[in-house]
Amino acid sequence: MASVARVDLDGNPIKPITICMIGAGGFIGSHLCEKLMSETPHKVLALDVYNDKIKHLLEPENAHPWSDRIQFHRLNIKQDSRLEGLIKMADLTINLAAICTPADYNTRPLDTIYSNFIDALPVVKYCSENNKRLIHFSTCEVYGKTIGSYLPKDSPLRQDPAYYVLKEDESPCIFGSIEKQRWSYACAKQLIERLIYAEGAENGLEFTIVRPFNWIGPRMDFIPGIDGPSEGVPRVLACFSNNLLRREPLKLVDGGQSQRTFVYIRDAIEAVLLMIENPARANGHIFNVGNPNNEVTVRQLGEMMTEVYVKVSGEPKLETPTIDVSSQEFYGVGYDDSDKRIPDMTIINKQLGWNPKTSLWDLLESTLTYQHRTYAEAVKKAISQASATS
Ligand SMILES: NC(=O)c1ccc[n+]([C@@H]2O[C@H](COP(=O)([O-])OP(=O)(O)OC[C@H]3O[C@@H](n4cnc5c(N)ncnc54)[C@H](O)[C@@H]3O)[C@@H](O)[C@H]2O)c1
Ligand SMILES: O=c1ccn([C@@H]2O[C@H](COP(=O)(O)OP(=O)(O)O[C@H]3OC[C@@H](O)[C@H](O)[C@H]3O)[C@@H](O)[C@H]2O)c(=O)[nH]1
Repeated sequence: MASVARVDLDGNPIKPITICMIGAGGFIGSHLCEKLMSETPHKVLALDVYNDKIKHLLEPENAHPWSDRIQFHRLNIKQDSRLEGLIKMADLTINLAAICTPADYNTRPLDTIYSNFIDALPVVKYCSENNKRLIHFSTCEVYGKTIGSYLPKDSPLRQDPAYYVLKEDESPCIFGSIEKQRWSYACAKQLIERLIYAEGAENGLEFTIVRPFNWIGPRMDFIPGIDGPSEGVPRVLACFSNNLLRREPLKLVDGGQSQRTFVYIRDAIEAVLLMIENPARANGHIFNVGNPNNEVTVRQLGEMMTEVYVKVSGEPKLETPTIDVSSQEFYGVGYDDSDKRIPDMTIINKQLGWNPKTSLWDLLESTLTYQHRTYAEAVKKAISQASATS
């Protein structure tokens, strides 16, 4: 813990607080817990059904200086009477819990809607009734598709930022038809955002809504068959990592033409810490958190990851590094896609002075170094065991 007095953006000393973090055992939660433990004096009540990704912070044998500042509570917020008590014990609640992998949106739409809307309702209610501040994790997917995607393919307006840059207070939310169940997630997230906003307007709830734009880095999702189900389909970073580790071609859904901006998890966590410690600047706001400078098509992402993996693993590139696959084959019926995601950074810049720092090349190098170090041996073993039994 830092010994120098820590001050907020307005020069006021930061008082230690207790944070009830729901979904603390996930990708973002694990990085946020790490940051809070190593750089701040705050306490964390960490709630999740799993704790594998934060085990290193919890194990008493590591004799961490923070061992009395983090407490894990294994619970499912769908049905646990301890939830309200834990929210009451804290000054701030951060809700990260959600089903948030696209492979689930069209194949498990009910679970997706329940997880992202119904299960979040009691959290909002308890915060509002007990006058507790809430930071809720939404998504960039609430913007859906860009206005530009509906223009004719050859329209010069498609190049005009007014038709694609996503602004918190201006851009519309454009989803596909109901049978495109991909949008079940975005729609549930949009409704919970509207509910939180209404709680703020009608009942004075102090809230901040975060819209992450493809945060990536170590510990994201799982490698199928190693630390997750063999048939599971994680988000793209883990899918491509899995292909690289197994020396299989990367699968480009519908040719990999969709565009994304990727931000390094460590940069994004800095933004969340600023929100936590500057409530007067963050309350009542919705923040895009992404890196507009790191835009690529999914095909380009695959090419970059292939190149970086050759460097960090020392293994040669495959003759056919990528293959195209249809979205129907990869995700099943009802899949649809966001075409392009460029976050407008005006609001977060003005309120919190935050800017992302890490280039896509740098973040891929550190992330793939981690993937190789963590998984290469286990994947090799799994492959040789499978070939011995076949
Ligand atoms: N990673 C990103 O780029 C990204 C992008 C947009 C939005 N988000 C949002 O940020 C949040 C966190 O995302 P993540 O990438 O860390 O995902 P994650 O899946 O790694 O983490 C979510 C965690 O919530 C837990 N959880 C889910 N349901 C629960 C329940 N009923 N009770 C208790 N715990 C439960 C899970 O076990 C998991 O550990 C989600 O709300 C997600 O929608 C993330
Ligand atoms: O193996 C793969 C996996 C994914 N993809 C493509 O890669 C792109 C990115 O896919 P991801 O799995 O990372 O998920 P998306 O960016 O579509 O959505 C994510 O964004 C915001 C969050 O709310 C969620 O974490 C998730 O919905 C999509 O176009 C997808 O079709 C591939 O081409 N091949």
